[in-house]
Amino acid sequence: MEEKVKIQVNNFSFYYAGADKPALKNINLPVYKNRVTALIGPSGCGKTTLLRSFNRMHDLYHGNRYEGEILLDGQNILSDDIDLIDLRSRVGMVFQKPTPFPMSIFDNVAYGLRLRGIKDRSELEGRVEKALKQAALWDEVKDRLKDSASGLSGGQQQRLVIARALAVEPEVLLFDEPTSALDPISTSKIEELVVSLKDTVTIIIVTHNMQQAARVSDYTAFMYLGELIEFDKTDIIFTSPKKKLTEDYVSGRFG
Ligand SMILES: Nc1ncnc2c1ncn2[C@@H]1O[C@H](COP(=O)(O)OP(=O)(O)OP(=O)(O)O)[C@@H](O)[C@H]1O
Repeated sequence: MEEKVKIQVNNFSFYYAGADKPALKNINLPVYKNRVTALIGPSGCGKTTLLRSFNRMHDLYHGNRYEGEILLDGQNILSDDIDLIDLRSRVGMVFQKPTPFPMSIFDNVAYGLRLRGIKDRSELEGRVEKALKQAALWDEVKDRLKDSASGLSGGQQQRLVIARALAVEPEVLLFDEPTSALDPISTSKIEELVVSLKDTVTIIIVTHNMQQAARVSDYTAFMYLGELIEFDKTDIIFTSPKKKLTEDYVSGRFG
């Protein structure tokens, strides 16, 4: 089947403020629509830096610099006239540690909706329920929506954060090692969730865990020292990569 490109990265380089060398060098990468793309590579290779470029999180700090282009549905998100609030509602992010806000379960999920001016109670309730169902958390919390989110387990908190991200109906979701703080059962729930969500959103996931990349992703990008070494279908990257460096990494010969 012909894949549709959701994001196209062209000749992209990134410099942290004050650094003379780029953290990312001339990256070229397609991200396919309604697919899961994994970013893998040894510590410090630039996975998180690339992930945070997709919704311009680096703009939160002064002096960081982008070069090249990142096209989202053909529009360059690095241009000066991009509305960052709008970009971040189209491209949501889930971090390594669950980050529920200190408020109720309901209010956590409704947070972004209220920020966007939705006040109508029944609309809020409908959208909160839908997002919690999408995040496979509804059955566990439907009778305690008014309880504080801090009473949930780590795995539930991570699904709550995913529900919060989904509530504003993003087109792309970025996951930065979403299971590294979770136990194996919570991890497999999040993995199942990631796979099920790709019907609705395009997903990019950074993971240190190669089995996880192999389980959840359709495409894999292997990075090393700020460069993209190889990008292909996940089964090819893991079974018959074209570059020796990729093969050494996926077979655990360095790391
Ligand atoms: N805020 C920062 N300022 C300056 N340099 C940074 C900053 N954050 C990261 N770097 C550098 O950019 C490079 C890429 O880091 P990045 O965190 O993207 O790697 P990573 O592949 O995600 O690593 P890990 O798997 O350990 O999280 C590293 O050399 C790192 O030291």
